[in-house]
Amino acid sequence: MKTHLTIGQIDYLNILPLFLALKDHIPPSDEIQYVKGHPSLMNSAMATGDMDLAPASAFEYLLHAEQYRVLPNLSITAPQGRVKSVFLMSPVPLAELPQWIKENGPTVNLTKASASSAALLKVLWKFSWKLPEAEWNPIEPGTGHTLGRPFLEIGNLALRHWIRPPEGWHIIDLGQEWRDFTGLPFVFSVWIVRHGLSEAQQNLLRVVDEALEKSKLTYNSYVSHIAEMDEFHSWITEEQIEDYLSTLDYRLGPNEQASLILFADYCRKLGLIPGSPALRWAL
Ligand SMILES: C=C(O[C@@H]1C=C(C(=O)O)C=C[C@H]1O)C(=O)O
Repeated sequence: MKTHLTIGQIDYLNILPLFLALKDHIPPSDEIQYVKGHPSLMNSAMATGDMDLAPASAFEYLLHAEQYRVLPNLSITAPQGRVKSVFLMSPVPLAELPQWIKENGPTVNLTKASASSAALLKVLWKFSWKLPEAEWNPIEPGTGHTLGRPFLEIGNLALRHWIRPPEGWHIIDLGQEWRDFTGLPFVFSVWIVRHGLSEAQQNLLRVVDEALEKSKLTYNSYVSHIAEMDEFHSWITEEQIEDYLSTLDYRLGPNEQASLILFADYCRKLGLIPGSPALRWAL
């Protein structure tokens, strides 16, 4: 019977301050371990049961809901629409894509790091933009701009494009597009918990959840520390970090839940998930 809790940490700026605050409350120990990676790695480790808790892709919850529960008050959401780190990068403006596809073929490259944003792009493509059928092609993160075709990028790699827009590419913010389409904030990530934790793990989960609630109140105080980190100081300023984090929200209130359920319904219509699951809470 497992007595420790393995927590996944998406290694993107979008959640870093919350993890810095969390680790100040609960440093790594024999009981609590942290494992870093991109969202798809979280999703697969959660699906195989190697991980117990992670801010994974919201889509992963919708796909395998029977295996999971959700922490009730946490997400990664773009409340005002724009997210600044989830983009369809296109060689032409959206309005010219149908003609471009006719001339250049239907392949659209998708970063393998994503599940939610890949599904979101498919939903917008069909139901909002009503574009001709695409061929979705998974590629390594950070390679899309070398291939000359429309591509999805997420996380820090996409954020770099927002800070320094690459020449010859049009940036289509998928958080904004979902907001324009539905009037709701898109939920990229929810904190999913493996269903069937041992009693010892369930007790640890309560401690982690309390620490996360406290962390939500103080995460802003980590901005200057982040700006000085090796990983960031060469390409993003403290003001830009502050600005980026102010576009994100970690709540999972009624609007966010409504958005998630609506998204599930579109995913179901596209055949990406077998049915629309309920939100079942971990605590
Ligand atoms: C907001 C973002 O959302 C991320 C996108 C995810 C996905 O597409 O599956 C999962 C988790 C989020 O960290 C981002 O990439 O910056």
